[in-house]
Amino acid sequence: MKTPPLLEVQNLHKSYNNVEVLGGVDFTVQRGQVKALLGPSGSGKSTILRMISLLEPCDSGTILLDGEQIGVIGGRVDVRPAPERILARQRTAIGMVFQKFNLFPHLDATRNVMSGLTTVLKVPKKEAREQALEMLDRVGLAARAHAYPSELSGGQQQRVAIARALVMKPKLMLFDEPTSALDPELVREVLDVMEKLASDGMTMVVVTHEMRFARSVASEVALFDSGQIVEQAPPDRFFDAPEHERTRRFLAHMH
Ligand SMILES: Nc1ncnc2c1ncn2[C@@H]1O[C@H](COP(=O)(O)OP(=O)(O)OP(=O)(O)O)[C@@H](O)[C@H]1O
Repeated sequence: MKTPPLLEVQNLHKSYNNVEVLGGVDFTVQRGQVKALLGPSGSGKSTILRMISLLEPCDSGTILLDGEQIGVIGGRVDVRPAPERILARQRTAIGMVFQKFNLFPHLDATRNVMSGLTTVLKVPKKEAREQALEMLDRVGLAARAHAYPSELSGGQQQRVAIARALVMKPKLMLFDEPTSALDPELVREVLDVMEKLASDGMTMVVVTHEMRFARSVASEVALFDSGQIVEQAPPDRFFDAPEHERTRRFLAHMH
């Protein structure tokens, strides 16, 4: 039997106050692939990540993770929003990293990373601590395990946020402009961690303005505009031979 793509987004729609923000979005991400989403501000990139991570429901459409429809219960005829208990289980399979790191200011790095393990997955404290330390090591922060967010640079805080998502052992990682809030000299350390994750085989969807990262790390790049995907292609084709005029205009502004 053919294995399904890890993520399949089909015909996703979302409006806020009768204004359409997503107008029928389709894309798939194969296991181990990195999809970079580019697009102008307000085009719906964050919204699509919020729908996939089940932080907010979509109006219509289907999201399949590893072949399982998520966010709803029931079949094609009787589809209802999944109860919070099921959503919580489904959400743990999807890690999300935001532009602002959203760490708990009163917890040190280790306890920030442990928090989901102990509260959502009910992992015993000692074991959660061990796993958290392992993850902090993986993002190069073993030496700062007891530092509080206010004692860490933006790049370090974002790496703690990545460790906090990774420790839940997600099948899929979503990144929403993870380096946009950072001083330029701190961008590289976060991109390096993401690049390593990608080469370790993590499946990722990354909203980014980092063209070099998209070109060198993404398996496929998609341009979003006005709530729709205009063009998606492997990076060489996307950057060097885009098919659509809209993509050419977007890229011209980025250089
Ligand atoms: N909760 C909300 N209520 C009302 N409108 C919203 C809400 N969230 C997003 N929008 C609107 O939806 C549109 C798409 O927003 P979204 O944040 O997804 O865009 P984006 O491409 O991620 O932009 P940016 O790069 O600026 O983050 C915008 O016009 C925004 O104002």
